[in-house]
Amino acid sequence: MGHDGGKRVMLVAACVLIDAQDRLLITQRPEGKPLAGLWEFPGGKVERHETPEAALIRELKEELGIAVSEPGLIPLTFASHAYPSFHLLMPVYACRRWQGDMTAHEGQALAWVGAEALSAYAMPPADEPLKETLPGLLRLLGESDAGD
Ligand SMILES: Nc1nc2c([nH]c(=O)n2[C@H]2C[C@H](O)[C@@H](COP(=O)(O)OP(=O)(O)OP(=O)(O)O)O2)c(=O)[nH]1
Repeated sequence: MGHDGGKRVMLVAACVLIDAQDRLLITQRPEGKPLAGLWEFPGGKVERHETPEAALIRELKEELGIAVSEPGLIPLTFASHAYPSFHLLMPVYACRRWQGDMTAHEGQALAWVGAEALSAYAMPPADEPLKETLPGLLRLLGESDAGD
């Protein structure tokens, strides 16, 4: 508990990996973890003295065996959600470039889905607002990419 009686803020970095067909990667949380079976964006907890970008680079390597570079991580949006025992603050990055073959290192299921199709997947409560906002945000990102 903080001095104001509020919840601990947990910082988690997540990434929307986007393929050449503009599909997004979601991964299914393995059995045994909290929120098991729900589909989420790859990422994980930011450790003490770690930047969100470094945490994401580390997690993407551990979970999926891919290498992403810091300049390839584009800040996109964030989630902020009160779970019963902590408050989740989750910066969400977009990334179109990575190296290495994508492999589910933790036995998690992977799915590539269009942004509009996210609503068909059961995701953690913190991700619910993203189902609404990501299609438009990714369209804007695509338009700005086309201009450079
Ligand atoms: N990666 C990720 N985590 C999410 C999303 N939505 C959401 O509520 N979360 C929550 C679930 C967990 O409480 C937390 C991430 O913690 P985690 O347990 O997956 O992270 P980790 O790999 O660092 O954990 P650990 O098993 O090493 O302790 O954030 C999401 O879209 N992606």
